Amino acid sequence: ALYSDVSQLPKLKYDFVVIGAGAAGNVIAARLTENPKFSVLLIEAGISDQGVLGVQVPFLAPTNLPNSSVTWNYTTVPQTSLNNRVLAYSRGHLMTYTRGSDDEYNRWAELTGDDSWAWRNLEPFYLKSTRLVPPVDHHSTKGLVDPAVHGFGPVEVSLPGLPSELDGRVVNTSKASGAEFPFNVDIQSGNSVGVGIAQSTIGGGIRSSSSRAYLEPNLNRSNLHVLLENSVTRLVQSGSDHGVPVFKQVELAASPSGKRAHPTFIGRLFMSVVVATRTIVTADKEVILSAGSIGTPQILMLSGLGDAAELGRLGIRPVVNLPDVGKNLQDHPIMSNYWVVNSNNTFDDVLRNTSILDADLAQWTANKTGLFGNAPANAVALLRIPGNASIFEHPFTFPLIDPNFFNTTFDQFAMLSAVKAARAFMTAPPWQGFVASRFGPVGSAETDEDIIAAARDAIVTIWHPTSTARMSPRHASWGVVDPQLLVKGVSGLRIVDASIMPIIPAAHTTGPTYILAERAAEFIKEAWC
Ligand SMILES: Cc1cc2nc3c(=O)[nH]c(=O)nc-3n(C[C@H](O)[C@H](O)[C@H](O)COP(=O)(O)OP(=O)(O)OC[C@H]3O[C@@H](n4cnc5c(N)ncnc54)[C@H](O)[C@@H]3O)c2cc1C
Repeated sequence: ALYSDVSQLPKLKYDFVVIGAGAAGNVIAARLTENPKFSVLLIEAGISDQGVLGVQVPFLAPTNLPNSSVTWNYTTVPQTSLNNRVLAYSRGHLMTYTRGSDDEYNRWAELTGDDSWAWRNLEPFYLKSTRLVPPVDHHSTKGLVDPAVHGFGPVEVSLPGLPSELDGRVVNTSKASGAEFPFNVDIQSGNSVGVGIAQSTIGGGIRSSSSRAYLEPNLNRSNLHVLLENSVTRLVQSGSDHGVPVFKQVELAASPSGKRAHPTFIGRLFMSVVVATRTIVTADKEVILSAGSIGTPQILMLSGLGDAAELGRLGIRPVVNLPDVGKNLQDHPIMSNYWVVNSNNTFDDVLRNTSILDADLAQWTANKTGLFGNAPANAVALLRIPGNASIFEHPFTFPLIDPNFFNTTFDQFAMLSAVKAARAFMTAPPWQGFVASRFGPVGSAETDEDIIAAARDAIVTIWHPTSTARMSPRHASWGVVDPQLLVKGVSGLRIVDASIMPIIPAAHTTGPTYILAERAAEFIKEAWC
């Protein structure tokens, strides 16, 4: 059942309390409640996605950015290597699906000293999280995807349902190039290097989010309660076990003041009553922190779990010194390269003409087909809502976010290589006559120095933060969680989200998050069965 007011919750004690209904939290809540003996409370700061068109219609996803009721309006600290620009740092997720490569998971296993994180041992979990479905227009995808590497999970993955005139050119350029841009029929196989047609978490023309795939079908389970619009403010130490602090209580509030006005009838008097400052919920077995790579370390630090010296400076009493909490943020920067093309078959019309947009939306509403059933690929407008807009009344104090983009020689070399590769790809024969010229400040940069200078003004985040509570071997002095994802130095607390990745995979991060959450759900179940 869904609740948005803590006073409506039937109880305040559950077997498991899961914090954050994102990619990982929804997997954990769904998998744990498969066992009718386990009761689960899932707490989410955000609102319900029911009826939010920008969440359901794949093409409209960018309308959620950068500031809306379904995202957190975070920004980074000024990026010294990007001309001190402050980048919008939204959180939420869209739909490009990639798993990452076998090498990267094998490095996780090496770094943590636990072979169960190796690619070959994760196969049951990636097969369990997603399944391949036909594109919404049911065109033949033969030779563009390998069904054999796909699984049987609840998240639907498909190829574009409205092939564009670019697709053939991309495939032909790749196939003709040989080793430079190798054609890879399916990058989900473990070998993720190469060029292929994108796969998206879209099924039947509707975005297949973790909420739609894992949560919605299970909301009628009597052992699953979901509390929305309530933020966890900290974890509360509930005791100690042989000197190890136990964290099985969670403090939450609906607003920064911790108070919420309820219109109430008392006799014949209608009045507004301010109730409960902050509420505590308790986990009998475990608290599972799935608040993501920004939220998770923030909650840990507010609970006294972090770098003791830093916590002291912030006026927080340290409980356990875990210097790695909130450090080591890894993310993927993105820089767009633009070309002028000899074609009118672009998104320009639909983005400019409301009657074409209305017709596309009507088509999507009627049968979920057409442009809107696809992930948008072209233009995104990033606009800033005034700082005093009502939407900003909710957030609690924001953490400082520093991805430190473009600050090493390697980062600059990698971006330079990517730009050169994109340019080489786009000068191949299939693009001749179609591409008229490069476009924009990045497009007109010629020398390495010019490209690097242009990049300082063009790089933004692709929103893949990871590793802020990274996993390490059980007895290692670095890291925040062990390979079973239990928080070091405390009891009763696990972290399951993108923050535990020891290194960021070269992939869109939701796929890897599903894999690690499926893996975690299994060992949590094993621990308590
Ligand atoms: C704009 C955008 C586009 C993206 N596009 C893609 C893409 O195309 N493909 C891809 O693979 N990945 C994409 N990602 C990345 C993807 O969203 C993340 O990798 C993935 O969601 C990580 O899962 P998670 O469970 O770690 O965290 P999240 O999914 O972020 O879940 C954390 C949840 O915890 C909640 N929360 C946080 N703090 C609190 C608190 N104090 N109290 C209660 N609840 C709290 C949050 O509201 C959120 O719902 C995108 C991300 C963004 C922001």
